[in-house]
Amino acid sequence: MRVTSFDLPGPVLFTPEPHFDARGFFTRTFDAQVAAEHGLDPTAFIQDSQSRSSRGVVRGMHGRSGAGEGKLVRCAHGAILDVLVDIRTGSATFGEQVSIRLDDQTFAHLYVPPGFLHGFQVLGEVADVCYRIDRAHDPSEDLAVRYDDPELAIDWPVPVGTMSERDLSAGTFAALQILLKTRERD
Ligand SMILES: Cc1cn([C@H]2C[C@H](O)[C@@H](COP(=O)(O)OP(=O)(O)O[C@H]3O[C@@H](C)C(=O)[C@@H](O)[C@H]3O)O2)c(=O)[nH]c1=O
Repeated sequence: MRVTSFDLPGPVLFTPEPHFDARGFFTRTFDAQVAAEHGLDPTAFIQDSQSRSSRGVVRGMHGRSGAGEGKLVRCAHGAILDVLVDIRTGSATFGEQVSIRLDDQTFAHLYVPPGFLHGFQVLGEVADVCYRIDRAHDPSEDLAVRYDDPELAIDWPVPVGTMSERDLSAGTFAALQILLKTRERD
């Protein structure tokens, strides 16, 4: 399992070594020991989820207030561009973003730490995205920023397809920053 970090501190990419043969392939998708060696608590991931989306679909940009949410993301089928934005209060890289392709060829698994916005776009016909999260889902802690926010200026590689009402009505990054500052003061 290859482990890669980014210029932006926090996220970690775990890339396994799949075994291909005449039947197809076998790959490990998660290794608790490797995760622990890189500072993650493998026992923390208490909920697994999967979504399926068609070409161009954007889901995001989603975050979580309070203690946030650590997340392991992989694309089990197809290909996506996965995007993270640092919203950790006081972070030297606040507002900076990382984009990385996740697909069913490299089987890479991305760790998204608490304090990040997360979203993705489907690059092929269909993509299945699997997540493991370290806190149970609680919609009252949802944070969201527009996928087309002018300040973030995320470069989505294909024409944007279907989106949820929630994502289409999300506020700006500027509005999120005001919210975070207000919560910090209170
Ligand atoms: C995320 C989530 C949603 N749901 C429900 C709520 C809703 O009825 C339905 C669809 O939810 P959403 O529209 O929020 O799904 P979606 O837009 O796919 O939300 C996901 O987007 C990506 C980018 C992430 O990072 C995830 O953490 C999550 O926020 O599923 C759960 O029951 N548990 C969950 O953990």
